[in-house]
Amino acid sequence: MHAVILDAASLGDGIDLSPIRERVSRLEVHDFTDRDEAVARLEGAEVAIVNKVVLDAETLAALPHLRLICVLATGTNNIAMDEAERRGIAVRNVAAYGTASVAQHTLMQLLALANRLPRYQRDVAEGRWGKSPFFCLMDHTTLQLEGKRLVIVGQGELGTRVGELAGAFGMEVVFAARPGAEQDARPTLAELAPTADVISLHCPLTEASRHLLDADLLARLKPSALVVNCARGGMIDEIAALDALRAGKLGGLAVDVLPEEPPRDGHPLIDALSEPLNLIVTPHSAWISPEARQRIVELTADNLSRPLQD
Ligand SMILES: NC(=O)c1ccc[n+]([C@@H]2O[C@H](COP(=O)([O-])OP(=O)(O)OC[C@H]3O[C@@H](n4cnc5c(N)ncnc54)[C@H](O)[C@@H]3O)[C@@H](O)[C@H]2O)c1
Ligand SMILES: O=C(O)[C@H](O)CO
Repeated sequence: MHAVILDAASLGDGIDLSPIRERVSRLEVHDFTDRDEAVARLEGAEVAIVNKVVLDAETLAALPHLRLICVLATGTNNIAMDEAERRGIAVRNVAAYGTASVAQHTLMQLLALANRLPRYQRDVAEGRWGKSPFFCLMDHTTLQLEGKRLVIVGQGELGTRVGELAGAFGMEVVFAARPGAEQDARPTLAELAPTADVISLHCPLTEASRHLLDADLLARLKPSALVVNCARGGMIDEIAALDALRAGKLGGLAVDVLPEEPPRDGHPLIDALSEPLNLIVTPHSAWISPEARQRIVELTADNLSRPLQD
């Protein structure tokens, strides 16, 4: 089996690729591949191994030998899934490789928003603590999580673990129905929105989840509500969320993901980090613990071992 890794550098340093190497007869490794280089690099290969390189319908159409795409991630939104299915190309992602890391990052964002870390860190850096008439600062009201309601979208690997960790803080955890699903007994996100103290997103980016939190849904939230997105950019209308934050109609916003990554042309949320807002932007780093990255390689090796008719 001839396999090509298109963006090995996205796994970072210190990762041992030998479990993958042992499963294929020939492995070509590229650190980075631009979208328009993908076809030439995959020519004749039966297996494409990618993290975030976009394999769109046109690219797949130009690769008649391709039989399997191994995604070095859980999210497969960079792959033209319908076209792959139509062409009989199997797509295998890695599930549950970094549950501990991503759930930890999500809780970190939730806790930091609840305790107004961006605001207090800035106050201290700007010398406001030293000028306080008493021993502390308390200009920004914090949210005690105990007894508050966390609404989670996506009751899979990550949503479930985040719910368990939030439960340890005494939060009431409620899972929203899957958007677009016809038979789902759970309440919809729109129904839950007015009661949510925190919303955390843990579902894939699809047409059903794009702009799930749009201006209308954001307007239904309590003005104190916190929103955390460690799933995919574009599931929140980030501009509408920023407007709500600036207008005091949203209590806090933390994102680990943006619609374009890396954000070569910047993004309004990044510009807004210079403003005194309860806002956190991390660089898609929830998954990056060394343990999780090595596990991706092991799970990809398993994916390469399974027969293709699977
Ligand atoms: N920031 C990061 O570093 C990072 C790391 C891993 C995963 N992710 C993202 O998190 C997502 C979830 O990961 P996971 O491991 O929990 O996946 P998972 O497949 O275990 O769970 C996803 C859940 O979402 C549900 N779902 C599917 N479409 C939905 C929709 N439109 N609305 C609501 N629910 C929907 C599924 O039924 C499933 O229960 C991934 O798709 C990926 O985009 C981000
Ligand atoms: O989907 C995933 O696994 C994360 O976004 C990291 O690539």
